[in-house]
Amino acid sequence: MRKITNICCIGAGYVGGPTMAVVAKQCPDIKVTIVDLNEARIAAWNDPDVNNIPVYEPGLSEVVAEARGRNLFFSTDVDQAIAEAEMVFISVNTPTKTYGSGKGMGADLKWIELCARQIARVSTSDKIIVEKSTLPVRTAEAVRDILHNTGSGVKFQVLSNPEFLAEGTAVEDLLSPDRVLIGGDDSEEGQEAIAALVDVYANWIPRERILTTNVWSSELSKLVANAFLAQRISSINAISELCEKTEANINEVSRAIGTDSRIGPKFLKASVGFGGSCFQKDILNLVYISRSFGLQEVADYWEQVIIMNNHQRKRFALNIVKSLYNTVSGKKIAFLGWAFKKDTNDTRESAAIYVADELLNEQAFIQVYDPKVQTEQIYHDLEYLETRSVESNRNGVSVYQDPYEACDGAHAIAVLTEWDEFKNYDWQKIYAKMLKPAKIFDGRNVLDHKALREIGFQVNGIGV
Ligand SMILES: NC(=O)C1=CN([C@@H]2O[C@H](COP(=O)(O)OP(=O)(O)OC[C@H]3O[C@@H](n4cnc5c(N)ncnc54)[C@H](O)[C@@H]3O)[C@@H](O)[C@H]2O)C=CC1
Ligand SMILES: O=C(O)[C@H]1O[C@H](OP(=O)(O)OP(=O)(O)OC[C@H]2O[C@@H](n3ccc(=O)[nH]c3=O)[C@H](O)[C@@H]2O)[C@H](O)[C@@H](O)[C@@H]1O
Repeated sequence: MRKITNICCIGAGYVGGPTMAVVAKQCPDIKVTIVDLNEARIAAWNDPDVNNIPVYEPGLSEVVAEARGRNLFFSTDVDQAIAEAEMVFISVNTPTKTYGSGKGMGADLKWIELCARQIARVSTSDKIIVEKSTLPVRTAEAVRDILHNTGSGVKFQVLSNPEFLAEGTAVEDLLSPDRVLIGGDDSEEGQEAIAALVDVYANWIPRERILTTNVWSSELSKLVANAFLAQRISSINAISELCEKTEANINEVSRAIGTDSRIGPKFLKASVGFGGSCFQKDILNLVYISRSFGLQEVADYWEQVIIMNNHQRKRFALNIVKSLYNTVSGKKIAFLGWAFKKDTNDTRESAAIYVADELLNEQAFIQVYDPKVQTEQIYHDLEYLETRSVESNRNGVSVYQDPYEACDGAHAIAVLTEWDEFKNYDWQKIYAKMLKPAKIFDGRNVLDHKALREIGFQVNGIGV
């Protein structure tokens, strides 16, 4: 069996960067080169100050510091890295399509296809191609079709190896995953390719946690895993609304049902709605694929997870308006948190963006503080929605580097991300500087509501 000594990864994003940094750390004998077209991103990964790498993840800068320059390299020379590698991971973005057929639903595989064509063009030796990006079931077929028709005589094996890391815990998840999933062909060559990839992971992951399947099961399992996780959040969020009408408490309900070992305690935290680059995209993909096979009931079933999430975000925003006497026009609302979850600087699909959009429609002024998100990112997120002019977004939103300043003079505070530091603020000091009655809308149920009420705050949580 072929022992892999040279790996290339196309895409230096939130998945390619951390994943390959951990491979390099755990496999010092393998040269790992991560390539990207985005020069600024590669320059940031190569920044001599390792704290400036473009992805914030606890523990990641230490991993990069250990392996970078030893057997981990970041480069914009995509052709050369592909040509030299025995195994090429494709870890490029696969966003929801924004045009043409499948608009707003299906995955845009433009970048995947470009990668396949580039690999086909520059390869002069046989290679194993690994789909690391999340892809619709049967995408490997298209990749194969391009690679098998180059006429160059070079042989390719295509594997599916979806990534299950969660942002904020990426390094931990990569070092000790619940499982690694590898899908490949039944043929002898396919099985050899699977074995070569298993061998890479086996450097640090127990073999029994490395699952192998056919390519299609692997591709589909990734979408299904995300759909199941998101479905749990929408389920608990649906019940949170019912709790608010019945005086049941969602935290107590979560605990009560989560202790049933068949249900389990994880992913039962009610919130302002899930965000992140993948849950919505992957479920939309599942819905689109189901519909394209004429499976209406299957499609409708999963689509409801998204509908519920949109509803949760919207009702959080409208609840703020309602509580502020049906108008937030000209009122200051402080946002604590903009990232889609704690311990990441990623804001893609963050609930904060949609809540802000809704409140800006109501002519509120929003004062944002997030410990890791950059100011321009916040404006960019709002501009991406194209709801109003760039100028109106900038007039309506101010970004602060200090949480106390963000809350100064506010009518209300909305907690959009569950950053731990929020729990330890001097809430008495914040209260003193707010307009009264001072209101808090805790979209993550992270604050001590009893203590806040004792200070004088009017507190609204989710489902409590
Ligand atoms: N973000 C996450 O936590 C997870 C993401 N995924 C999946 O992994 C894939 C990548 O996601 P992210 O890393 O978050 O995306 P990202 O957008 O952070 O990174 C993708 C990178 O690929 C680069 N790229 C695109 N086309 C290229 C080309 N032809 N040549 C060289 N570079 C190219 C882009 O410039 C970008 O830097 C997606 O399919 C996503 O669904 C899977 C698990 C977790
Ligand atoms: O494919 C992906 O991109 C990844 O998507 C999720 O990871 P991620 O989106 O990074 O983070 P999660 O921890 O899953 O959180 C997603 C969203 O759900 C919210 N959430 C999570 C859990 C919960 O109980 N309640 C809740 O509202 C979070 O705040 C966040 O907005 C999955 O957990 C990963 O396994 C998967 O690899």
